[in-house]
Amino acid sequence: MAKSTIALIYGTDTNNTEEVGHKIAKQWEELGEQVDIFNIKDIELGLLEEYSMLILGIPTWDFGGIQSDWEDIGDSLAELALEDTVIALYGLGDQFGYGDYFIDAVGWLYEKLLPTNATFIGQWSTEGYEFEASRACIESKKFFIGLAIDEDQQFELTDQRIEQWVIQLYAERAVEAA
Ligand SMILES: Cc1cc2nc3c(=O)[nH]c(=O)nc-3n(C[C@H](O)[C@H](O)[C@H](O)COP(=O)(O)O)c2cc1C
Repeated sequence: MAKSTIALIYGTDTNNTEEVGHKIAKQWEELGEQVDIFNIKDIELGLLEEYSMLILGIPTWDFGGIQSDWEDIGDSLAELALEDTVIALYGLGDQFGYGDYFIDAVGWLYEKLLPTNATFIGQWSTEGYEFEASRACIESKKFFIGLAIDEDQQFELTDQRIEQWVIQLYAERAVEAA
């Protein structure tokens, strides 16, 4: 079988980001595309350069803190050759418990990757979420830089959010490739 062009790479402390990653991959499969899934702690970073599209998942911990496996390699991300790569980010957080830091780590990951000049797709509306502040917000509070998933407070919305986001990614990637 041909190697996938999409890799989904996650970090996690209590597995939510992994489970959501598998759901995202399943949704891509329904659109006819295979996704390779990796835990960031198990791979050589150079692997990221082998795919034309990366879906990167990160949870936020401890009041805006970065999941530790991502934090360990954060400073190396800027050195990767990703200028021809399309990147979509997703984050796990708890908007009611940590509303001043909701999915902050997604914003951190975006900032770490910006120097690579990769193309980012998959911005997500903040409508339907209740939070005070997020490092992952762009255009004031209208959009997150990627998909926000809240398994603690809005787990019932997760599946439909994933479905809608993957369809959006599919369309946005086609535009980038054209
Ligand atoms: C002690 C603790 C601190 C947390 N801090 C944050 C935070 O600052 N911002 C946020 O959005 N979510 C925060 N969360 C929620 C987690 O990000 C959320 O439970 C997530 O689903 C965990 O993902 P994981 O299972 O992949 O590690 C925190 C949860 C706990 C228990």
